[in-house]
Amino acid sequence: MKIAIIGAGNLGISIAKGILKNSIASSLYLTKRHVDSLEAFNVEEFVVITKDNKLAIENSDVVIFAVQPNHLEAIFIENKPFFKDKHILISTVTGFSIQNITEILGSSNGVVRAMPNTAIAVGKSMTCISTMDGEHTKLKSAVKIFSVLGQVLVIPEHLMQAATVVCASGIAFWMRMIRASTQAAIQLGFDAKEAQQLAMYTAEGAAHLLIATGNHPEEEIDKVTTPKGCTIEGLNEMEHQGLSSSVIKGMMASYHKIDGIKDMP
Ligand SMILES: NC(=O)C1=CN([C@@H]2O[C@H](COP(=O)(O)OP(=O)(O)OC[C@H]3O[C@@H](n4cnc5c(N)ncnc54)[C@H](OP(=O)(O)O)[C@@H]3O)[C@@H](O)[C@H]2O)C=CC1
Ligand SMILES: O=C(O)[C@@H]1CCC=N1
Repeated sequence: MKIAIIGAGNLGISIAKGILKNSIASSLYLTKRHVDSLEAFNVEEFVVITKDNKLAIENSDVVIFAVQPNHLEAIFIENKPFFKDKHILISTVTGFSIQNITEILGSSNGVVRAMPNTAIAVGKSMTCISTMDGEHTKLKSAVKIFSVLGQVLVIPEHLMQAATVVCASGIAFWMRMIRASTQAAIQLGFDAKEAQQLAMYTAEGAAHLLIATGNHPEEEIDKVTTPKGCTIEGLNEMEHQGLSSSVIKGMMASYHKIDGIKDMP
């Protein structure tokens, strides 16, 4: 598969790492304006680092756009003549609907929206994918690619804004939970490295329990909360302090921020 990533920044590099780790590209073009930061990728012959988006698009079948929202329109306008029917154009750009893209390009060009997260670098992304009705072939190809790099859920496009918060921003939210748990573990006597190890693997265990059993979180919580024990004491104090409420409110704030993100300077 010939793949280009237009905008090899934080997300673009994460996607590139996942692609390289899983050997799914016969050629991989990585573009950005300041390419010095991509030097570490200059080791494989089939990886091309360039400022030239046209070159990358013309030599690829799958083109993944991972630029900031305020850069996408100009890049589309500049490269519109080089988009051909063969191309699977995949936008990971937040707040840019397929309708917005259609208005810029004059047609949707079969564009697929994908919302991965940075865990794609280690093949553990939860990626949501949408397309316009009727674009089944390109959708299938996108699903195939992202399925190698983690879990995929095809969703109607109106849910893409929510998916951005839950899955893409979600990585940062879970990191903060793990950090908080680490800080508590340090206060309770572990050194920083051990504290993080305990927090990370306990979080991994919790997620795996749900994945493996299909159980509801409360079912698993009931198995941990010994009556009059320390777990329910801790959980109730967390809720008195607003744990669930603050997570939900934070995610709603994140969701509403996306409303105007496309037009931000
Ligand atoms: N970060 C994340 O976890 C996620 C991000 N997203 C979305 O992905 C997009 C990228 O986010 P993120 O990676 O965080 O942003 P970054 O700023 O880290 O990456 C964007 C990259 O685009 C490059 N760029 C800018 N202009 C051009 C151009 N004309 N041609 C080629 N490359 C260009 C920039 O490099 P240079 O300045 O050198 O050109 C930069 O490295 C955003 O739309 C974001 O909403 C979606 C899901 C998760
Ligand atoms: O913070 C952001 O705007 C982007 C989109 C989701 C993750 N990062």
